[in-house]
Amino acid sequence: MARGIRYFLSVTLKLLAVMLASVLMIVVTRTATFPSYQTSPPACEESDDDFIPADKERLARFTSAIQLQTVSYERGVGTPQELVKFSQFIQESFPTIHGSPMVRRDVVGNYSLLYRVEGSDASLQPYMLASHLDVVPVAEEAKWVAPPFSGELKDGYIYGRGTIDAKHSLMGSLEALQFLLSRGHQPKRTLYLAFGHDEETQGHFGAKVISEVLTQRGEKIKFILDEGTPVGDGLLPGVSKPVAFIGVAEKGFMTLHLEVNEEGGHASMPKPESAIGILSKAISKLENNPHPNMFGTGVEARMLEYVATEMTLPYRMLSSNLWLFSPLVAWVYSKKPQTNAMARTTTALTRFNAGVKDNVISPEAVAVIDHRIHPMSSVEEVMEFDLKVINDPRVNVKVKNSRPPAPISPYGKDSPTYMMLQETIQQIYPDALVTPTFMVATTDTGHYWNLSNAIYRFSPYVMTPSDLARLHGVNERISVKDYERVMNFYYHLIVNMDKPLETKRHGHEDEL
Ligand SMILES: CCCCCCCC/C=C\CCCCCCCC(=O)N[C@@H](CCSC)C(=O)O
Ligand SMILES: [Zn+2]
Ligand SMILES: [Zn+2]
Repeated sequence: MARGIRYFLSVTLKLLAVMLASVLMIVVTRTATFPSYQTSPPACEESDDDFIPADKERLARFTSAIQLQTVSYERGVGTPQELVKFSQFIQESFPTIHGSPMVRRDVVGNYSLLYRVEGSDASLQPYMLASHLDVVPVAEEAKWVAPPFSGELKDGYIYGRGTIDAKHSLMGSLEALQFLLSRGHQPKRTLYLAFGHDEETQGHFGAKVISEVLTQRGEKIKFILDEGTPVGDGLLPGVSKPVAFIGVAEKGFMTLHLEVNEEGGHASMPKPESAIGILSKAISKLENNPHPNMFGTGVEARMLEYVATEMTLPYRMLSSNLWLFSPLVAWVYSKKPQTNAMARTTTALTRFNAGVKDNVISPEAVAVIDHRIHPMSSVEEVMEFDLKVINDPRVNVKVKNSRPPAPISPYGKDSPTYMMLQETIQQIYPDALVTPTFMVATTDTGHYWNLSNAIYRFSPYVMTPSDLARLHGVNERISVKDYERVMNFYYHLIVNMDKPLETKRHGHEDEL
């Protein structure tokens, strides 16, 4: 009997050893032979004549754009007078665009701007560059090193609200268009510029109406590029080169209104539970029960695979073997807010209101939860999860607003528009790696899904980990060098969009 057990144990151990060796061999082989998704940058054809310098006039125009305080506060509550001024300023600053017979300008939804630049070949589907005119309000003004609406130049940086969200792309694309038109260039492919005026409050009166206008015109758009993820410097662990992140999708959102109504009364005779207490418990449950970690099920995994061959060894091994290490990477991602946001649906408590007086038991408590929904989840799934976690019928849960996660746009070598974008990025950042990702924030593109199936989000400036807090935060800024890159990126993009998408690149058929 003992012999039998010994035999069984030894066979089991041998089997385990063989299995371990096999797994190890697969890991090593995949690490060594994982395919590279990177392509070499296109040959540089650039001359001095083919470059938009960030000269005095262009910088002055950008500064003036920053000085206009086009703040969006709440849905439907913005700064109409500033928007009108911004619109007039754009008209005066880009006379070549506004005087061109090729350009049609429409004011949409009172303040948003839609430009159509007529291409010479009507058989080609138009494309669209999008951005927005509005900015978020300023908080903690005293902490700014330059006034937030000054556009002040300091140590090579332009400071101000909107410098990276997103007046850089609005002004940069206009500068590029003006540069091209002033040289007598007529695009082959019709180009739209779409600038919403309330992106920061979900674009209901701007981008939504732009989308309706284009739908009424029967437009189908070849590809759309909006503000988005930047070129990261040190954002991705294990990669020393800069990484250009192309947002091929974006998270959805759901804003929840939580309310508890209980009897109020004199603070000297409290019941065991108050409206405030009941709501606090519900919120505490939500914070303590995060939505499931979904890392590895979507674009975030491809993001790592696309740069795997360029990573230092331990990261390379993990990224080229996500079939095995996904749970480990998922756990690591959950440790930092910016990576956690890529791994799961997030839960942010953004408002909590209750109480009227120190000695009055509040009959009401309300809170707002801002969920950002992982691309592999859904509005319904998130709601079901929350209700299960709260598990308290006294908490009234209402959806204020929601948008499902965006459809995933085509990416990789089989997508001519993605590859065109990648090559344009490489013309500006020849040393950068390029990888798909999804945006954890939302953009106006949420209103454009019916217009195109190739929607990308990218902003051609460099961002370091310490810059992340500048977005919607204190000391938002862009370097002069990066603003110059922004203008030249759009310039190259407009030029590249006139080259045949299919034959020049990867031999794919591209109908229009
Ligand atoms: C390992 C991590 C790599 C990921 C790299 C990406 C780093 C992300 C850095 C920057 C993202 C830039 C996003 C800018 C666009 C912001 C858009 C915005 O503000 N949207 C608002 C819209 C309001 S309506 C709800 C938002 O709140 O989402
Ligand atoms: Zn923005
Ligand atoms: Zn923003």
